[in-house]
Amino acid sequence: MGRYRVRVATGNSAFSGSNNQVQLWLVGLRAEVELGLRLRPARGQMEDFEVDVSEDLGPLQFVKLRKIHLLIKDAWFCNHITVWVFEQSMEEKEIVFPCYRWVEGDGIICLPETTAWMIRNESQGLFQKHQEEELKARRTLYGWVSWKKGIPLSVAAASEKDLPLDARFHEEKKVDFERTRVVGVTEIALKRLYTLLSSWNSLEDFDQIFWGGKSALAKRVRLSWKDDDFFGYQFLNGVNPTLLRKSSSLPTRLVIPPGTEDLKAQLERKLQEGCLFEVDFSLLAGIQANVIQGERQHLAAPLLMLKMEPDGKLLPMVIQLQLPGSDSPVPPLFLPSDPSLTWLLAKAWVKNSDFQLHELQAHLLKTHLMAEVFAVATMRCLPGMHPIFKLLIPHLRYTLEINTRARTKLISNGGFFDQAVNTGGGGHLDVLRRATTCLTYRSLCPPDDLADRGLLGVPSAFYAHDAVRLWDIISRYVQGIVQLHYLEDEVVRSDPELQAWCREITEIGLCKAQERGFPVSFQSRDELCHFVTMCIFTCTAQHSAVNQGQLDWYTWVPNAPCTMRQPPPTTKDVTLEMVMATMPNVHQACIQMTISWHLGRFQPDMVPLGHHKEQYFSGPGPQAVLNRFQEDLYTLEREIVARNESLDLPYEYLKPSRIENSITI
Ligand SMILES: CCCCCCCC[C@@H](/C=C/C=C\C/C=C\CCCC(=O)O)OO
Ligand SMILES: [Fe+2]
Repeated sequence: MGRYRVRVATGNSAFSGSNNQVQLWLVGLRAEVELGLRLRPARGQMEDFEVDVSEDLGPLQFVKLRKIHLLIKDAWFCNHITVWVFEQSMEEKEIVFPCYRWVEGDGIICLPETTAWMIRNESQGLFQKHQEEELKARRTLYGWVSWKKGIPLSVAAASEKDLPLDARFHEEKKVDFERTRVVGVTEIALKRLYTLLSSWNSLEDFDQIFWGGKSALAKRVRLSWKDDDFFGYQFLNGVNPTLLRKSSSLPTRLVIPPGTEDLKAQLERKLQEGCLFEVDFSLLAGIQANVIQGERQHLAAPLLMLKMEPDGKLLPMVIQLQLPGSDSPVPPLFLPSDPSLTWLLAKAWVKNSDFQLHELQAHLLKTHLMAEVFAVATMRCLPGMHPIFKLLIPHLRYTLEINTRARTKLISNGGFFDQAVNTGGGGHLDVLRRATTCLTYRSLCPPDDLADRGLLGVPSAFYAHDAVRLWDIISRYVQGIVQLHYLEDEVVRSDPELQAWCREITEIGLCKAQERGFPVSFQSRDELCHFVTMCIFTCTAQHSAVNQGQLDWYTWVPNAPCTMRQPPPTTKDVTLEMVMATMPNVHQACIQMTISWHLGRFQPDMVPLGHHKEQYFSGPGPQAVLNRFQEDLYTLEREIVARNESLDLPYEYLKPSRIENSITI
């Protein structure tokens, strides 16, 4: 018996309130009581009321709530319920029941109090029963589907409309996304009109559709894209810093034609000096090129060799556009000393190939689709009271919707890839399949990946430096939360939901990825922390590193052509007509610019890394861990700002304030 003060907190997004009435129960260890209230929750409001309860409820464990609709069903977004208990001779006690979900229909929803997972073993199985019922419902809502064979599984939803309400964009996000689509489509139409009667026979003609440049760096790209150091820089710190690796030997595919022995000597010297690097696009070899509006597009599978200069500049040394084969046993090598247009076209072929692997492998597969697997497995295996659910859920916001939209608008039949990209038309799916077969656990963990690629400690590798710093900061955050909940390794080993989550990701979502180093169980807190750190890094920092740069590096189309309309050159006499006949046409270029802007622009409702408002945990322990996380991020922010001040090209994509807390675009 005692007095209770109850606070009902409603979300702040549009339509979060409800005209329906809400009924509440308090459920204690010894009894439960219906509060006899009928409140209508209002958007952004916290509504308090007090009740005297005659029964002895015992320690509160759940709040139960139900929305009652007479005529119209009006979903309600409940943030949380907080209860203060005033009991005789005891000081006031605050108990929080997090929700952060839509309350639809008229079923009863059970909210466990925030520390429930810690006391679940002593509470007569009440929590166990709740967890089982919750997961049974979630497994119905969040199903797996194989969208295309050979790539990670996705959420079962034909379009975003089929997703559960809790996975949908909130109104503000939806309105902004749709508005941007309309702006983009309008811009393409206006540019088509504007260029109908104009020439398209010089590289400067791309200016006609480069309206104002969507960023300062995009304007710099337009001015400097032809420069070799600017070209090389992008493989270290551009929109795709994931392919560059330090050479340990001359690649076997690099057949040196007779008469170019001095080139071989230069390469070997750089190799010996430890400053030879390579980017190999062999993954594209043999991929079927797209046919766009009846016009066959073309693909290459380049190898690019670069040398790291003492001043940190990365300069291209040689480009081989095709793998040696029966029809071309010694493919021509293109050199910086070639005629300027020849060398420029060879570099353009490298950047077109980089566009394919960046968007399909680094961006779509290694961030978006990985995050989707984490999201579906989390919803299917971890109950809301589980500490790893609470840790991860803020980093999974909106990902299922943005990925579903990608499947219906970008990589679908007739989508962006089919309309304007030379791997479109089905080749893009083969690239995804090939990339999936070489998707290792190590490649998703920067300390391992960058070590394997020889990029640790390279002074001008700013992505590498910032990625390792962020990994360490996120790792400390994860360890802080894990150590509060798993007091020894045995607790990890004997957590059935956690072990099921791990297996669901590796064996189901990633289609038996244990062969690629992914775990099928966690034997220790360290193993758990490493994996969860990878999940959060992938959903935040890594996506930021490969998404934001689309706006800066892809809106000046010649710097990263989305398609190539003529075959790669096989001789050195390249004309401007050949270059313009190869580069994307006006329509394709307009589409690339618009999509790159749509996907790379700053999201107006973005939540910066570590600054989500939802409080799934409560108590001083988790809050102190989160506070330390935010302090570490702020320290890194200041470090990056200071470093960037001395750079001609600041590297901004891993500045914590620019990293979104989840993949939402
Ligand atoms: C610039 C090429 C992008 C290739 C795919 C990159 C990975 C996925 C991407 C997610 C996009 C999701 C939805 C975009 C949908 C439509 C865009 C606007 C066109 C339209 O709506 O018609 O990561 O950001
Ligand atoms: Fe993205």
